[in-house]
Parts: sequence; C-alpha cells; structure tokens
Amino acid sequence: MGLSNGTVDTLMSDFLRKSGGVAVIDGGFATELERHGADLNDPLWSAKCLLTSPNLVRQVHLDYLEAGADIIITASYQATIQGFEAKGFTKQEGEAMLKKSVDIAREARDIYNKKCGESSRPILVAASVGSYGAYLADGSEYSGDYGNAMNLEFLKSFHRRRVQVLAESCPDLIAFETIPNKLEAKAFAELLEEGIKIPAWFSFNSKDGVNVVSGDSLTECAKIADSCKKVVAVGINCTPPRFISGLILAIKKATSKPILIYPNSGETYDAEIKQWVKNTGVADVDFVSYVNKWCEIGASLIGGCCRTTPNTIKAICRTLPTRSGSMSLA
Ligand SMILES: C[S+](C)CC[C@H](N)C(=O)O
Ligand SMILES: N[C@@H](CCS)C(=O)O
Ligand SMILES: [Zn+2]
Repeated sequence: MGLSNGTVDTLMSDFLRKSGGVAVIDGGFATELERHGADLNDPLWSAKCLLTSPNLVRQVHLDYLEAGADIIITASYQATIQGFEAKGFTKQEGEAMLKKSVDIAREARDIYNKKCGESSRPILVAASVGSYGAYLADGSEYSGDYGNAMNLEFLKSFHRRRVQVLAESCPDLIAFETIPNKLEAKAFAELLEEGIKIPAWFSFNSKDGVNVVSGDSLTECAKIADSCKKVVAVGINCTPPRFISGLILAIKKATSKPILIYPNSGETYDAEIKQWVKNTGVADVDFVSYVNKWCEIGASLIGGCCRTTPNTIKAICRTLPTRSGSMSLA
C-alpha cells in the first residue's frame, strides 16, 4: 500500500508517523544494477536499463523492499527526453520511458505488498529527477559547474516536460536528487509551482561537508526548498558519510521540514571511465555506526546512495530502534 489519502501537506508527516518516526530509503540503485552485471557505460547510465533490462530494474526495487526500504526511488535519475532523443527515440517514446520507470517501481511495490499480505507496511514510490549535470553524463553533478552562460530559464525548460510526465505517472513523490547548485534548486522550485500536484523532496550533494558541490551555500539552497510549499523533505545524498552530521546541522538552521539523508559509500566517481575508485569508501558496518547519531541530530529519512547495497539497508533497519524486531531481515 502507498498512502492514497495523503495530500501534499500531510503526506510526509502521515508517512513518518506510520513508519515509527524514521523511514528507510533504498540504497544505491544504479550501482546495484551494475552488481547484477548491467553495463552502465552509456550517456543514459542507469536509465539504459529501462530499455534493455526492465526485469532487472524491477528486481532491484524488490531487493530493496525485501531489505526493508520504505521508499524506493525510480530508475529515472538520468532519464531525460533529450537523452532518449539523442539515442534516436521520439519525444513520445522518451515520455513513455519516463512513465515506465514509475510503472516498474509501482509494480514492484504491488508484488511485494501481495507477498506480505496483512503484514505489509506503507511504501512510497519516489520518481527520481537527476540534475542537468547528470544528463551531461560527465560527472557534472559533482561540480555543479554549468558554465557562465547557464541561466534559470534554460534549466526550467530543460526539466519541465520531464517533471510533468513523471508527475502524471502517479508516483507518491518526486525526488529531486544530487542537486549540485542553487540555480537548479530554484529551477525545480519554480517548476513545482507550475501546477505540479505531487509533493517533492530536494536532496543536495556536498564534497566539503559545508557547501553544496558547486560551492553555493547549503543554507541558501535549503532555504529555497523551505520556501516551496510542495517540498516535503530536504536533505543530502551521494555524499561521504563523514560529512553528514555537519550538513544535517546546517540544514536544520534553514528549515523545519523533515531531513533526509542517503550518503554514498565515500568512494570517488571517475566519470571518464564511469567507475567508482575504491580507495576512500567505508564498510557497511562503519556507515551504519553513524545512523543513530544522524537520527538523534534530526534526520528522519535514512538510506544509501551510490555503492551502498541491500545489505546496507538491512543493516540500517537492524540498527534503528524504531525498526528492530519489527520485521524479519534474514
Ligand atoms: C551520480 S553519478 C555516479 C551518475 C553518473 C554520471 N552522471 C555519468 O553519466 O557518468
Ligand atoms: N537514485 C540514483 C542516485 C544517483 S546519485 C541511484 O541510486 O542510482
Ligand atoms: Zn549517488
């Protein structure tokens, strides 16, 4: 079940209450596809699997639900109409692919709920919207540098139809994620005000533990999210775990909306070879050692981003007092 009666205003508070105060987001999606053998060396990155392996996409969603995730994020992070057009698809086919990303996640939820029967829990499907930098496919979401010629209208027009199509596909939420700069946060906030009926979260990334990756002030970015009525949670993703506590404290000063956190493993991404460099990562046990501290200081949605796995999510569920013993996590 989702939360079919929820409105934009109450969706997140109802959901968090029903989840015992802290909800669990899934883990790295694209990197889990890769662990299952998918080759993501492609401008569409994980969205390539919507074309080539929809069954694997569904299976990864199911694996995260089995691991204990309360929120699953769709495969649309790097799915854009422009990206599909560059591959020779029509605009309509690109739009159909966006819808398919939501349909597959909803199917996974239905399958899982059916299996759980009466012991099912509320589960949300969050439609991912990655940044313009993700579409560029050169790791720009870790620099947030779009050049001096970039402007608000360009970003709004780049994302507009994509956001509309995803919203019309009936996810519970839109997850604007790995937002690297203030201009793009503003573009997303303004697009939401153009009649989008689905609530959203804004999730930024940082590489210094203070600012967002472009160097823009996290406080200013979080304030943009705070001012937008459609935004129901604000936080950080795809950022090393060691930076998270400080970032939560900074966000808390800018908003009283729920705070979400889904760090990566701490490894570094090499966009040229499209691979993670395995030198600075933390093991699941270290990642999870931070989780209760993050909750104590104010986070209420916790999961993992790139290079975390269903095992990370199982470990998060085991460590949360609100979850321990509430489900079997074999
Ligand atoms: C969050 S990054 C690892 C996503 C992939 C990147 N946009 C690329 O295409 O290389
Ligand atoms: N939801 C995306 C985020 C990439 S930073 C993924 O997990 O692949
Ligand atoms: Zn990530």
